[in-house]
Amino acid sequence: MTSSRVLVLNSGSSSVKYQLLDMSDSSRLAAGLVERIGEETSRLRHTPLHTGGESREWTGPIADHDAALKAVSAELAKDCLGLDSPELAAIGHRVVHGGKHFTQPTVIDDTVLAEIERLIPVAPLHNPANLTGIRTARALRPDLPQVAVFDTAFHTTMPESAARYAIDVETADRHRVRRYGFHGTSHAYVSRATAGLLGKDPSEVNVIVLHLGNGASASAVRGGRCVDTSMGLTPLEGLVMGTRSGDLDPAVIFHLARVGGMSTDEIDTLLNKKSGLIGLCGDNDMREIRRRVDEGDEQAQLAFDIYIHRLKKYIGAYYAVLGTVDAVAFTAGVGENAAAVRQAAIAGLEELGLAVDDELNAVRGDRPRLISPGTARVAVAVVPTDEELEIATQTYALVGKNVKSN
Ligand SMILES: Nc1ncnc2c1ncn2[C@@H]1O[C@H](COP(=O)(O)OP(=O)(O)O)[C@@H](O)[C@H]1O
Ligand SMILES: CC(=O)OP(=O)(O)O
Ligand SMILES: [Mg+2]
Repeated sequence: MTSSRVLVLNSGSSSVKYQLLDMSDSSRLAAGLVERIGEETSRLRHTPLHTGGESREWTGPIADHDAALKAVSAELAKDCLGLDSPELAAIGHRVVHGGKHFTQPTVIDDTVLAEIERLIPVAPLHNPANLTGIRTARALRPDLPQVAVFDTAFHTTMPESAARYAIDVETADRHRVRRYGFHGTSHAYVSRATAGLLGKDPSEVNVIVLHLGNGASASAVRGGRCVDTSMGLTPLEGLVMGTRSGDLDPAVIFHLARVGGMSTDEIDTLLNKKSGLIGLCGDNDMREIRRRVDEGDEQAQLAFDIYIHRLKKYIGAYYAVLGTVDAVAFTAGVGENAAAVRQAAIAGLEELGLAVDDELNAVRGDRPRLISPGTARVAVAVVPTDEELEIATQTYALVGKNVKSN
């Protein structure tokens, strides 16, 4: 029996996304999502892709990530793809914060688990969910290798000049305060795919990647290596996001504490969960914001303008960091789907060799594609990300050699 299947788990704060892939041909056998974990109306959607079957949906209370994973396991079993399958070679986990230590995908043992746990204070929304996913998967299949693929790993190549904050070095080192960056699996995949779209090797191109999902981050990638990224110690820094503020004057925090009488936890919740687009206009879904903008809603328009202003600043900053740029790549939910965001972010940057062709920008699809006019000096591209495929590839590369001939 050849074991070539990898289950990928991407556990978020209130959701689990998963995919089962067959790495002999990188095909997808099943994919799904559990949302609103911990609420009365949790929702599971499962799609059996190997048979081309219909998606199945289920709504009801799913108390925690442990219960979510057990529900996923039951759905997979209905398609004869259960976790007990001898064809399963490994389980790959997205782990958001790996600190400075983890620069590569890593087989999880107790020491690795303890280190991921130690990093909870700097990824409070993400690492606890990742840990539960790992523990439940281990309990279900203790014999299988479980691999952690870290969001931070791709960014460990950042030079100290980009990774350090300008604060007292001793204090920073004592508390491991530095810029780590996140969404690295996506930035790695998309920068490589962008080079492919240009018919070049990643080592030959400089790319600015704009990962615009619910969380959002930009990166500057020189010759396949990250040299700067917009998220920092935690996934709060940088771009305006769905519910996170991104950059602000750190003194805003002292002000809210001293003058506003808010506690540290209240300010944390404000900046991580009640800010960004939702704080500015009450909606965090870009589709809804565009609909309101089209109806002339001024609050939605201002939220959109602030989002674009910040994005444009990062494009300019990373252009300067890189010196020469071959491509700007848009990815993730907003980057792949919101033509209006792409158009507005690039508008007015003609002097930098950047432009968007409106007709190309309006084309929809799930393949990497150029949206800049043929005459443009710098390519502008839409490059769908595939974090799950990248996690599966890295997981299988690490464990596959040991299991291919079981
Ligand atoms: N057709 C669309 N037009 C505009 N925005 C979209 C569209 N589809 C999805 N989005 C945006 O993508 C976001 C989710 O992106 P995604 O990359 O899936 O995020 P995450 O992985 O962080 O949950 C949604 O909040 C929504 O704003
Ligand atoms: C790190 C991060 O922000 O992840 P997500 O976009 O999945 O919330
Ligand atoms: Mg995402």
